[in-house]
Amino acid sequence: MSPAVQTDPRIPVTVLTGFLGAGKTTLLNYVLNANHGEKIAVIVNEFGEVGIDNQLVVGANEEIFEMNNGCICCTVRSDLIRILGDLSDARLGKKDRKVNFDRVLIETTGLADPAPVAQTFFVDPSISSDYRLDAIVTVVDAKHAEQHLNDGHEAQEQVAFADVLLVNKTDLVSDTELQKLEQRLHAMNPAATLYRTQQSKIEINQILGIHAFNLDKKLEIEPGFLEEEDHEHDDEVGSLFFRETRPLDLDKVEGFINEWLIEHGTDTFRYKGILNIKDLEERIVFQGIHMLFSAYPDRLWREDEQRISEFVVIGRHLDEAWFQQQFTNCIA
Ligand SMILES: Nc1nc2c(ncn2[C@@H]2O[C@H](COP(=O)(O)OP(=O)(O)OP(=O)(O)O)[C@@H](O)[C@H]2O)c(=O)[nH]1
Repeated sequence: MSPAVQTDPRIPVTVLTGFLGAGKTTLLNYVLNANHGEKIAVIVNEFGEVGIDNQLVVGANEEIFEMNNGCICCTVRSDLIRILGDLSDARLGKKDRKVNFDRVLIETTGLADPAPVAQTFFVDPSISSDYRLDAIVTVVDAKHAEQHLNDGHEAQEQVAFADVLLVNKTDLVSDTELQKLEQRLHAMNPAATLYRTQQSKIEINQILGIHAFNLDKKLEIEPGFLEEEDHEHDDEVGSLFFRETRPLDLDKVEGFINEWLIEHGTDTFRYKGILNIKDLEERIVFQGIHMLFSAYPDRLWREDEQRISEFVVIGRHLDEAWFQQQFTNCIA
């Protein structure tokens, strides 16, 4: 882990998403009951419901905040900003009641598009100075995933945005079905780490404190996924992976990224990569969500590693030839 990551004083936030009934509340309860020694503030969003989830969430020591006025991804985003602001004020003792917590968990409704939630942590300065998005964790219902993925954009987007995919309810399907589903998920989002779970049981350190948005380590993308034979799913959402050993020209890369965001920003959900730029001793890491893009120099390239540029793009109707051409044009 890089020193910057270790010393980042901001409060880590985990966004829990997942298909309807996939096991999000089960996961939340499991996390709150687990023996991790942390105090967790929970923000629950239920679409148009009155606090049902609140009653299902156990853990008397936790602070639970509810947002029941609508979907977290649209009307309630300002509510989210307000709650996060109030929470950090209360943590600093600026409110009537002091609240102690080490991290925040946001459970979104099964219909929420996670992008606006994630973007909140980048766009709103008061939020991004106090909080850092640690990871988006998506719970997938192994039994109904095929149907959910075939039916709706939301389910596909939740997979596309995930840093961690929990394939839950594995007790309800055969091993063959599981493997087929995992292949499909992997083709849609090869950058996500995938775990099989029952009753959403998972090692806590595999979902909390994983720094998925820090890119402090080399991207763990398996290039082999491109060669996978099973392409029978014609999902709108898919992924592309690019790799280049020749150094790139910084100006050309900037031009490429500008074009990209103008031409394909709305269709690219998540992207992340590491670039080997000519005459730069540091790795350049970049990532983004739709149009929100950030790039910065990371650590120095080590003597013992190959300087290589690689990035993954996850999105809808991706034009592979266009990306490849643009990327190739960036070679110095
Ligand atoms: N068979 C089986 N059932 C499970 C598993 N995990 C959770 N469930 C059940 O699935 C149902 C839905 O779980 P929840 O945790 O409420 O799902 P959710 O994603 O919070 O649901 P919504 O908030 O309605 O979207 C509950 O009855 C759980 O007990 C599992 O691994 N296997």
